[in-house]
Amino acid sequence: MALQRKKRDHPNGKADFNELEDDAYESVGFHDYGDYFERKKRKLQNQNAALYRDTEESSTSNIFKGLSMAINGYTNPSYSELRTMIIQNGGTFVQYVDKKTSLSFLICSFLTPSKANQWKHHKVVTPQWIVDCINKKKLLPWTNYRAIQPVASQSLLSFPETYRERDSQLSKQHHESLKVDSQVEDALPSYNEEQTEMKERSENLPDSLKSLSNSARHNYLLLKNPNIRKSTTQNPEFLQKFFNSSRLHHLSTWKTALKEEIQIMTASTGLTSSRNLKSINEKHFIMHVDFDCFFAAVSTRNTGDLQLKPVAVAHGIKNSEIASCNYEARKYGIKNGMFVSTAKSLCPSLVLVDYDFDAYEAVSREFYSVLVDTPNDYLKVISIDEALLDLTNHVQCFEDCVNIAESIRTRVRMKTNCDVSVGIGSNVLLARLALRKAKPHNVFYIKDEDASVYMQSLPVQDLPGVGPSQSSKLFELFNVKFVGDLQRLNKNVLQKSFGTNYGLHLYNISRGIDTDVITNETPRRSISVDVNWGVRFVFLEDAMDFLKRLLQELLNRMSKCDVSLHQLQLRVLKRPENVSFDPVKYLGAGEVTPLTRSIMFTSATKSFDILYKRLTNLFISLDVDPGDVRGIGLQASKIVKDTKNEKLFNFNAPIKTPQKKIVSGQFGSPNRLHSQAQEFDKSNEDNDPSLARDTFIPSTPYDLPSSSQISPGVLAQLPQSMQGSIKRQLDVQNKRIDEIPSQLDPLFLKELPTPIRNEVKEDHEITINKRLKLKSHALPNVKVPEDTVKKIQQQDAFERMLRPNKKEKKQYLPQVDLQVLEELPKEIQESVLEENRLSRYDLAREVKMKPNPVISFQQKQSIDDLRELLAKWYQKSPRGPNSHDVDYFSRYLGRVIREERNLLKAQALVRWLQQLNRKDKTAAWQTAIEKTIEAVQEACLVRNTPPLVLL
Ligand SMILES: Nc1ccn([C@H]2C[C@H](O)[C@@H](COP(=O)(O)OP(=O)(O)OP(=O)(O)O)O2)c(=O)n1
Ligand SMILES: [Mg+2]
Ligand SMILES: [Mg+2]
Repeated sequence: MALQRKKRDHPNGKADFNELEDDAYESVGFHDYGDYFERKKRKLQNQNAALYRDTEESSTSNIFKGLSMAINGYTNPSYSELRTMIIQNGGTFVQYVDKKTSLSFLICSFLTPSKANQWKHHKVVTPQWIVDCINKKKLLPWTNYRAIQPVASQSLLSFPETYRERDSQLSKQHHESLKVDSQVEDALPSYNEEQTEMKERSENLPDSLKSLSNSARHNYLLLKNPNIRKSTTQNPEFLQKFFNSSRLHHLSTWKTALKEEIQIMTASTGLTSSRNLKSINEKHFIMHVDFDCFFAAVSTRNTGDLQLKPVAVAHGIKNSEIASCNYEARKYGIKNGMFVSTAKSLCPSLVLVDYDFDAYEAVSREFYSVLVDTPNDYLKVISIDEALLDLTNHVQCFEDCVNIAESIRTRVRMKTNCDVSVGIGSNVLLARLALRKAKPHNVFYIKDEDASVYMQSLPVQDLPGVGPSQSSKLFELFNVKFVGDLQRLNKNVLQKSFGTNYGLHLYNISRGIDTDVITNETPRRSISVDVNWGVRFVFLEDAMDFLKRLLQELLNRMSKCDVSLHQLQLRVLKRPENVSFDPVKYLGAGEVTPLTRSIMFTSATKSFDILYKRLTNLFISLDVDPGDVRGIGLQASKIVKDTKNEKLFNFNAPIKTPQKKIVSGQFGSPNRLHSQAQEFDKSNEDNDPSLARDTFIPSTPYDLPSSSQISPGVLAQLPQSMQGSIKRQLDVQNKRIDEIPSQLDPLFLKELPTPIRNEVKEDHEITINKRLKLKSHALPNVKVPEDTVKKIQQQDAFERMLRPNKKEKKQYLPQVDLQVLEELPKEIQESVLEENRLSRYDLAREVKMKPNPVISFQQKQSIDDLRELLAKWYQKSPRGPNSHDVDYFSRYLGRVIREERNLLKAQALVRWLQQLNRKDKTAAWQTAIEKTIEAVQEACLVRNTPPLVLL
C-alpha cells in the first residue's frame, strides 16, 4: 500500500497522514526489525499530529519555536505534562528518537552512564529548563540546566545568544531532508553560506567585537564553548597537553633522540670515518628494516585474540586519523591516515585502541638494540620503527643478507613480540622497493639484474622524488605512466624537460640506480617546536600570548641541549581566503598556506626578552589576521653550544678513534647507550682538555684535509668562529699550515662536506662582492690600510652570512615551484635551491603571491555553476552517464584536489551527485559516483591528506 503523505511544512511530529491508508497500522507480521521501527515511528508521529491539531488554538507562546525536543525517562513534571508544555509553546515534540533524528534538546532528569556517553554530544537539559523558560516567557541559557556535565571532547557548539538560529537551521535542514522529493539540499555549507551564517550570528556580538574579521568572529563564537576552548591554544596548559598527545611530536622527538644515540654509539666504536671502505661504484648490500603496522602491532602484541581482529590505533573521535592499522583491517581497505569515520564505514567491527607512546618507545629501543648488535657498516635511523643498514663489508652475497635479515626478524620477535619486514638491495632505492614487496612479515631482495624488469610495472609515483606534479608532467609530455615508460626516455630529453639534476635523477632511478649513500648522522642543526592543531585566535594578543609560550618551550628545549641560536624562524600556517573556517578535522589546520620569516642575530642568544621582542615584530610583519592562523612553529637554527661541558656529543673531537667493533650484547639495554656515550666523552676530555671548548657547531662534523691543502688565505676568509674551530682542530690533529696560496683552494673545498663548502663559498662570494663594492665606492684619495680592509671584510662577511641578502635573491624569485620542490628528495632540493640561489623563505613568499589556480570544468568554476551543470548531466542521462564523461569528470575532481587544492569543493560536488541520485538510485549512476569517489580518494592519497568523508 502506497504511503500517502501530504507535503506540509510542519516540523517533525506534525506530519499529517491519512491514517486509514497508512500501513503503519497494519500488523507487524514477518517484516524485519528495521521495518518494525519505521512503522512504530510513523505511528507515534501520527499520534503527535493529532495532539498538534488539538493544541493549535490553545498555544500560549512561541518561545520554543524551531526547537525539537524529546523526553527520556522519569521526569517531574511528568512526561505528558512536559510534552504539552513544549507543544503549547511552539516547540516540536519528538516522541521517538533514533540515531538519525536531529534533536535540539533532550529533556531528562537523570541519565545512566552509558546513556550519558551516548548523548554526550547533544544538549541534554533538565525539565526545570522548560518550566523556567515558560515562567520567564523567554529562552534561558540551557547551559545552566545541563543534565550531563560537559566532557573535553564534546564538539557541539553552544552559544547562549545564538543557539536558536543554529537550531532552527538544523531543524529546518532535518525537515527538508524528511521530504521525499527531488529537492536537493546542500550537504556541506559552502563558503558563501558560511559567510552569511556568520553575518547573521555576528549580529549578536557586542559592539566592541564588530570590527573583527569574519574569521576572528568565527573563532570568538567557537571559543565561547568552554569545552572547545579547553582544547585550543586558549588553554594555558594546551602546549603540554598537545605535545603529550601529539603522535607527530612524539615521532619527531624519538627520531632526533635515536639519531643522537646512534651517532654516539658509532662515534664511540670508531666506525665513523673508516667505514666508507668501498667506493660508490662497488657493489653494496643495503637492508631496509621496518615494523609491520608498528603502533597497531605494539598495542595488540600481548592480546592474542585482538591480533586476529581488525584493529586501528586512533584517538577514537570520529574525525581523528588512524595512525596505524593492522593487516587484518587492511583487508577491508582501511589504510593508515584514514579518518576513523571512513574506516568504520568500511569495517563496522573495527576495534579502536588508544595510543601507548611509552610502549612504542620501549619496543623501538629493543629494536635498535638488535640492529646495533648486528655487525654493519652504517646504521641509519629512519624513524621510530624503521632503519637502514649498510652491510657491505660484512657479507659476500644476497643470501648472507637474507640470513642476517631472518636473524634480525627472529630476535626482534623474541624481544618485542612484534614483526619486522626486511627489504634488501644494492642501494637504498632497491632496498626500499624490496621492503614494500616483503611486507608483511617477510624478507625480500631485488638483485641488480632483476631491478630494471621488476620496476617496469611500478607507477612512476612509486619512485622517490616523483610526486604528483612531476608525474603529471611526465604524463602530459611523454605519456609516461609506469617506470617502464620512463625507462624508454633518453637522458638528454629528460634533462631538457626537467633540468640537469632532476633529469638525471629520473633517468637513474627508473633503472634502479641510486647514488644515495648511507652516511653518518649529522649533528643536530636546529631545534623546533610546531603546533598545527587547536590553534584558534581571536585577537592579536592571543597570538602574542601563544608565541610567548611557544618561545618558552623552544628555549626549554634549547636549554636541554645547552645551545644558543643565531637564527630564529617563525612559521605560520594561514587559512587561505576561500577555505572554510572549520576544517574537516576537528580543530585541525585544514588547508593552509605556509608563511615563514627568519631573524638573524649576530651574536648567539637565548634571551627570552630579546627573542620575544623580535618575534612579535616578525609576526606583525607577516600581516596575518589572527583569526586565520591555523598553526605556528618556531625553529632555532645556526645553533651554538654555550657550555664547556658538552654532555652528549663532542663535535670537535678527532674523528679517528681506535677501531672498536660492536660486540654482541654490548648495547643490550637502552640505558647503557647513554652511560656508554657519557663515558666516552668523559674519557676524551680527560685525555685532552683542549677538546670541547669551542662553541660553534658546524653543520657536519668534519675531518680536516691534509695541512698542505689549507691555506691561511682561505682560513682568513672563513667566519671567525669557524677559523677558531679549524685552528683548534688542526692543533688537535697536529697539523700545520705551511702553504700560503691566496685564494679559495678548490681541493680544500672539495674535501669539505657540502653544507660547509656552501657556507664557505657563499662567504667567499660575499667577501668578493664586498671588495668590489668597497672599490667602487672608495673615495679616490682615501687610502684604507690593508689590515683594516681585511678586518672589515671578515667581520662583514660573517654578519652578512647570517643575514639574508634580499636584493640578490629577489631577482631569482619566480623560477622554482615550492610544491614541485617539496616532492624532490632532500639532496636534490638543496641542489635546486643552490642552483637558483634561493632559500625556502623566498619560495614561501612566492607561494603566497601565487594563489592556487581555480580549475575549470566545461568553462565552469564555481560550485553553484558546476552543480547546475551536473544536474543537467544527470537529467539528460537517466540510464546512466557515458563512461568517458565519468572519467573526464573524475580527472577534473582529481585536479581540484591536487592543483586547486580545494577539498571542500570536490567533496561538495561528489555529494551533489549522490544527492541527485538519492531518489532514483540508478545503478549505473551509482557505479559512476563510486568511480568519482575513487578518483577523489586517490587524489587525496597523492596529496597526502586523509580521504574525504563521502559515504
Ligand atoms: N604520519 C604518520 C606516520 C607514522 N605514524 C606512526 C604510526 C605507525 O605505526 C608508525 C610507523 O609508521 P609506518 O609508516 O612504518 O607504518 P606502520 O608501521 O603502521 O605500517 P607498515 O606495516 O605499512 O609499515 O609511525 C604516524 O602516527 N603518523
Ligand atoms: Mg612500519
Ligand atoms: Mg616505518
